[in-house]
Amino acid sequence: MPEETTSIDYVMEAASGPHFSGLRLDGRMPSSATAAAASSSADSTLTPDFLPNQPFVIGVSGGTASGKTTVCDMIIQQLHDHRVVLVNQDSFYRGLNPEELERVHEYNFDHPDAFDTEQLLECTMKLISGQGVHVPIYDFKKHQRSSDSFRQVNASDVIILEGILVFHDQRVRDLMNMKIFVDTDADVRLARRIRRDTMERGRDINSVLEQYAKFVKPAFDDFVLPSKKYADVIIPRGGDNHVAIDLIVQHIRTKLGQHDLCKIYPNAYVIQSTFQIRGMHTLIRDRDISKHDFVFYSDRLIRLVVEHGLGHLPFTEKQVVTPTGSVYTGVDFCKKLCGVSIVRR
Ligand SMILES: Nc1ncnc2c1ncn2[C@@H]1O[C@H](COP(=O)(O)OP(=O)(O)O)[C@@H](O)[C@H]1O
Ligand SMILES: O=c1ccn([C@@H]2O[C@H](COP(=O)(O)O)[C@@H](O)[C@H]2O)c(=O)[nH]1
Repeated sequence: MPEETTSIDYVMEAASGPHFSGLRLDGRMPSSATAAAASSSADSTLTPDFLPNQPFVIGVSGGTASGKTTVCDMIIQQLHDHRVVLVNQDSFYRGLNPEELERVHEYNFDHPDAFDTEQLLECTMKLISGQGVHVPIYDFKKHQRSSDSFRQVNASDVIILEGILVFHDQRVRDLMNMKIFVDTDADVRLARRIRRDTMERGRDINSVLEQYAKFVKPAFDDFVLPSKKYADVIIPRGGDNHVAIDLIVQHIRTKLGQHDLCKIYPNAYVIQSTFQIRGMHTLIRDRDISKHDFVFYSDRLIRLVVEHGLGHLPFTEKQVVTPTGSVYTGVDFCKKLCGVSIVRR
């Protein structure tokens, strides 16, 4: 494309790369590979086995504006009863120095070197080992990281790493238990990118088109698309593909062992978690909680269990007469029962 040309037709044409479609669930799971072992192989495409009591790590890659963040949000929403954290590769953009800032139009934000991959790796490994981390906050308008604030990310059951190049570095890839590639047509992505970057990232349409033709599209072809081969699951159409997202969530739930408990104990009922329940679990796990609050919130949680349990006991039909004289048909416990909660600390 000539330097000064910003014809949308040209860019749309340049954007039409190879297309793939169809959900692929390879199930490529080596029996003995672990994250550490796999990292020693030369060019591993294998996904390591998920070890119990470790967080389940999901990588979500795909071209710019393919819907990676949207897919992640949908997964997080469906896994509301688990602790899930999202780590964006964008947070690990290096931030430009004054010289680079002056010539920002020549900077390639789509090259792997634009990211501090060592820091992303270190953060992910800390999260996997159960430690909380400080994730940098990147400003797309200033091309800088915030110097005085960061995002606190706590240890979780599920860690999602999302970004255009999260499959590029083998060491990062090898930490993932599941790799998802969001596959959306290039023209759709470009249209979304124009809208997003002009509305949210302080760009004008010409600069978006120029950057797209000069850096984004070539880097997609050179780095992003070739990393698609590492994916275990490919989601065509991103967030519109509810079937694929439901299947992925089911798989994660199975891996997290939720179904196993019910398989071992067929009479077990798992109470549907809510933010209120998770909030109380968070309070009672906090080592700084007062004894009074620990007893108070534990008691509330146990009451929920007891009340839910009582709902599964045998009942018989019973009629009562209301104060207005009408007959109400309800139920009565078959036997005299009571639930007692005992809190020990
Ligand atoms: N299925 C969809 N339909 C319409 N707009 C979408 C859809 N998925 C994402 N978008 C929009 O496209 C833009 C990029 O989506 P996002 O999920 O942030 O992509 P990515 O994280 O891959 O850059 C956002 O403005 C988002 O609202
Ligand atoms: O300062 C910056 C940093 C990044 N970009 C562009 O962002 C996309 C990656 O973000 P997505 O949310 O996955 O689209 C990448 O293509 C960079 O070109 C930027 O323009 N400026």
